[in-house]
Amino acid sequence: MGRSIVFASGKGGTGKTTTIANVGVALAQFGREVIIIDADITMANLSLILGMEDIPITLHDVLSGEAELNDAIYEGPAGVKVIPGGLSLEKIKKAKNPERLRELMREISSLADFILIDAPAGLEMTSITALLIGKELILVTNPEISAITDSLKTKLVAEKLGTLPLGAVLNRVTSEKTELSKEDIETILDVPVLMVIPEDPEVKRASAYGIPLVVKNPTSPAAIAYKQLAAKLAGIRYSPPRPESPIKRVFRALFGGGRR
Ligand SMILES: Nc1ncnc2c1ncn2[C@@H]1O[C@H](COP(=O)(O)OP(=O)(O)OP(=O)(O)O)[C@@H](O)[C@H]1O
Repeated sequence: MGRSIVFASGKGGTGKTTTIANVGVALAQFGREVIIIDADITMANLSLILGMEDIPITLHDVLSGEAELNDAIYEGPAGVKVIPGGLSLEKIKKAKNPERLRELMREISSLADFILIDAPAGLEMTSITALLIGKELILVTNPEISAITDSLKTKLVAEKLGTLPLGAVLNRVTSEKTELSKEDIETILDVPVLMVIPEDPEVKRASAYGIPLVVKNPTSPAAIAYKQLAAKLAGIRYSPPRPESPIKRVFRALFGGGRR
């Protein structure tokens, strides 16, 4: 059975979807079978970041018996699989058999090593549903007090639901003095910081192209952090590539990418 990990944030716009997309692709690049469930359907950003179009059949269609699970699984970069969520607690309650969601999650868990769930921000019904379907939780937050406070609320709700908090990912970190330190954040949230992801202009550039950063620019600082987080989750060693020497760069400019 694969591990099911919910990525949640509390506050919106912390970079949760970008993180899950890149960590998912990095895990797939490390040879792991990955399914990402996009429970954050209001924005549908995940498919844009991964460059996927036309994914009309959702997990909800499978729940209501209108589609087979296989029809709702779409293939993305590096073989990562995506299931659009289309879930709401209301719809699940209306489904003939509410136990079916649990059964379906068991079925999905048997298909991959990692099931990563992109939870909508906040603590609305759809966010609670996402927290319910994962066994473990990663908080994606920014080093500012409002984001940390909202993450703490999400963590407390998740614990009440029986979802185990693994830790937090600190995203968009700069060296500004106004930012809370990693140590302060660990104390407030009472979980370890699993990874610090720097503010990186390449993140936006990659998503504008619809190509995950770990594919488009694997040596950029944020891409290296996504890969390190994926390696940590997979329990493998990953040594980031060393920056290219100026001499090598000149050779590459003169003779093209293949030259050493
Ligand atoms: N490390 C980073 N460096 C620079 N920009 C980033 C970084 N991470 C995310 N961003 C940018 O921040 C914005 C929000 O990211 P994203 O959509 O992943 O957030 P989210 O938490 O999933 O949002 P929502 O709450 O709407 O679901 C995007 O424009 C994204 O490109």
